This record gives sequence, C-alpha cells and structure tokens, in this order.
Amino acid sequence: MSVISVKNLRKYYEVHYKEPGVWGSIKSLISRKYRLVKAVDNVSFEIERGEIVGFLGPNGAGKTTTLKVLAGLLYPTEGTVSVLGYTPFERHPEFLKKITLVMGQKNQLIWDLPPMETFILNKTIYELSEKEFSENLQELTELLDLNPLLKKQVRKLSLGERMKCELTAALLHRPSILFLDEPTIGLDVTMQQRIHKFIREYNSRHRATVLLTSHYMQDVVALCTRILIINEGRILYDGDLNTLSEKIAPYKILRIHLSRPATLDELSPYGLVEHLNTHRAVLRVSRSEAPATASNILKNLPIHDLTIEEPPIEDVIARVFTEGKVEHQ
Ligand SMILES: Nc1ncnc2c1ncn2[C@@H]1O[C@H](COP(=O)(O)OP(=O)(O)OP(=O)(O)O)[C@@H](O)[C@H]1O
Repeated sequence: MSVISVKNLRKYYEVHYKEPGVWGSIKSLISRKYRLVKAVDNVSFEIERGEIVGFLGPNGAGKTTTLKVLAGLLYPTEGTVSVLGYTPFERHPEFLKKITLVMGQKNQLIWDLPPMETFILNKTIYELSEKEFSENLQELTELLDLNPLLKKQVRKLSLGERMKCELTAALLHRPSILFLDEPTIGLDVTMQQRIHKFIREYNSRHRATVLLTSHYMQDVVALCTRILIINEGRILYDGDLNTLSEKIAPYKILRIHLSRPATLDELSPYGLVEHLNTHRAVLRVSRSEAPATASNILKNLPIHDLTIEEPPIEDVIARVFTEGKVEHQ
C-alpha cells in the first residue's frame, strides 16, 4: 500500500515582476504585472512504505516545491496529495509527528547553544516522553557517533558535524517518512558515505520511507532503489537506475589498460574512442555487442586489464534532461 500518493499535482507561483530602474518602479506602482511560474505541473506518483526514492532534476525543476507540498508547508494549486492517509497542508499534529523535512541548506539548530539544547526543545515540541527521548537520542548518537558533539556550541561545529546534528534533531521523534532535500550538500566524501550508511540503517531499522533530492549521483547510486526525474515541473522518468541506463544509453564503457602504447587507428574499429592516453583507453561500445567486442580486444591486443562498465549515471541523467523524455516503465 502506498504511503505517499500524489495525483495530478500542480503548484504555480504568481510572481510579481517589474522593469528595472526608477521608471519601472513607478510603473509597477500604477499597474502591477504578474508572471505565472509553473513549479510543479501535473505530477503523479505513488511511494510504498520502506522505499528510498531519489528525486532528481536540474536547478529549478520543482523538487523542493514538491517536497514542501508533501511536508505540508505549501498548498497545492491543484491535485491531491496524501501522506500516510493525511492531507499534508492540514498539518494535523499526528501527521507532523510522523514526518520530517531536512533541508541541507537550512538549519534548525540554535546557533549559539550546543545541539543538545535543540534536541531538548524538540522533545517538548514532539511531546516525547523521557524514555522515548533518551532511547531515540541514544540510538542516533550511536549511529552518527555524536557523543563528542552534543555539548559543543553549534557555531563551532564543522559542516559535516552540524549535518549529523541536524539529522538527529529532525529524527528524534522517529518519523516514518523522511523528506531529505540535499542532505549531503557541501560534505566531503567520507562524511557523505557516513550519511549514506546512516540513512540506510535508519531505513532498514524502522522501515522508514525516504524521498531525497540530491545533485550528487553518489547519493543516488548508494541509496536509491528507484528514481523520479523531474524537469520543468514534469516527471520525465519513474523507475530504477539500471532500466534508465538501458533505455537512455544503449552503450557500455570499455576501460582498457594495454601493455604497450596503442594508437587511435588501432582502437577505432572496436568502438568510439572517448579517451586515449598511451597505455590506457576508454571506448564506448554498443550495449548488445559489448561482450563480443571485449573478447575481440582480448584476442587481438596485448591487454593488461579490461573492464566493462555502465555509462556514468551523470551522463545518463544529463541525456534525459536534454532529450526531454523517457518512455515510462
Ligand atoms: N516562493 C516562490 N515564489 C516564486 N517562485 C518560486 C518560489 N519557490 C520556487 N519558485 C520557482 O519555482 C521553480 C521550482 O523551484 P524549486 O525550488 O522547487 O526547484 P528545485 O528543483 O528544488 O531546484 P534546485 O535544485 O535549484 O533546488 C523555480 O523556477 C523557482 O524559481
């Protein structure tokens, strides 16, 4: 059964605009002009309990707007949205206790105090008992290795440390639905991996449902079993990553390491040479012919090492954006 159901969601913003300069300001006083921004334009999807879904799209595609509608921060212009059976914009207290929205670019931690103070505040807001509070905090402290941070002033924490505390503040009430907007923004690779591990662990311990946006493909590859691609307010793809690669990129990447320098003429018959640097080359070959091509290369050239890889997911997604649509599953 779906825990998130979105049907024909539209969210339009009416944006006031004025011409530049003083004359523009005077004209806008007399007659104000508005432009309609279709941030989300007829979007529908369903998400089952326990799924981790990546919500991808270029800047301004409508991801944050959709998350805000799902979290009840914005009214839809049209369409129906149901999260755990609740209508988000009614902001029912029971609904708010079951969800969380983490925005990588915004803080809820109180800047001048240690994170523990925000945790205690959230305990009151979410009406947690002492037992629930200490159990949940202990679990998160262990998962995120928070002990050394709890009593340090927030302003003195590093970005990654702050993100761990932000996640703790957002999950203390143990929500079953997590809306994560760029949860790893600005973090180094090690910290990104820690956050991945934590999200996976939280998801499997509590069968929590996660909808996350990210511009880092590593987040998506590491976490998501399914992706939704949105562009200009419309869903372009809903399905898994591998199927997307197969549909949109009918090629594979052969990475070869030769035991002597190779030439372009030598390699070109096997596929499109994307890169050649004396002993190492990267070839793009047709998906269906990749095994046969690899075996020919092994037969005819002095190969040290050869791998067959899926095309980089960044390239696949970029193709979806430029081509504008993918056949839905
Ligand atoms: N409060 C607002 N008022 C007017 N327009 C808005 C408002 N919030 C967002 N928009 C516009 O709606 C569109 C979608 O914005 P949104 O923030 O949902 O995109 P996004 O996919 O999250 O982008 P990003 O990856 O850059 O965060 C953009 O054109 C944006 O300028």
